Amino acid sequence: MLKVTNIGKRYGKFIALENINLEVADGEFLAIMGPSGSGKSTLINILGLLDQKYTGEYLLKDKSYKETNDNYLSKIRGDQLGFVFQNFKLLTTYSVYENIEVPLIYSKQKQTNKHALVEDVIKKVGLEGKEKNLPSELSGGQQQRVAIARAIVNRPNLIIADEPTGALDSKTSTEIMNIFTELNKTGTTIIMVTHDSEVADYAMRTVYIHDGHLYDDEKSVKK
Ligand SMILES: Nc1ncnc2c1ncn2[C@@H]1O[C@H](COP(=O)(O)OP(=O)(O)OP(=O)(O)O)[C@@H](O)[C@H]1O
Repeated sequence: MLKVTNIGKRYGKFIALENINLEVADGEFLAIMGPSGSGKSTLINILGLLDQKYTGEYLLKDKSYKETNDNYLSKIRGDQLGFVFQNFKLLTTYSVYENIEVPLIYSKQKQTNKHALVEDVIKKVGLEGKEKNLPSELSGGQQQRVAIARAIVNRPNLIIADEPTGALDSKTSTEIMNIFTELNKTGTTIIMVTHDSEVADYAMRTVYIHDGHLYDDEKSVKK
């Protein structure tokens, strides 16, 4: 799915990432753990094609998008990637249905039956009957289900989730992680940032970031 070779990122003199190497296979479910400020968001912004200002090489499906212009890049993001964030980032004046439909409206891909696609993902995340509700009328867990449905409606190659359970209680977190597990079982590649080792346990593999360096296991983290 993707290959990162010797990636570095600086903010002025501050080194946020150094010599990052990472490969993620098709169908993998990877967790990225690390303390606050360690570089997790910086890394997933690069993986999610939200940041092109880095050194080293990042290939997504064997292609580099380092020099790609913004318009084309947002099209690639819309077609290939799905994002899920801690604070849901839903459109507050749009209904559940409309929020989920948004990526289809912007996608240039042909969709013969947009309505069927939206209804299908609504079912997948268990939100039947809530189509007309506004996000403010839903619980946190339900709002995250909307965000997941929105992320998968375009059938992306890769889902990038940044602390998807960070704002949820533990029972709701379990429900959300079960949805991710189910999606992964049906072939979706997932990269998830989390602080929570119980949440990371749902992934097939966990890597650790500490002070901008990536480690394959917790014991090798240099402190
Ligand atoms: N735009 C920026 N300008 C300067 N420094 C930045 C910028 N963005 C991030 N940093 C610094 O880079 C480091 C890594 O930040 P990053 O947001 O990637 O951490 P994180 O691991 O995602 O943290 P958290 O878990 O708190 O979200 C931090 O020390 C942060 O202060």
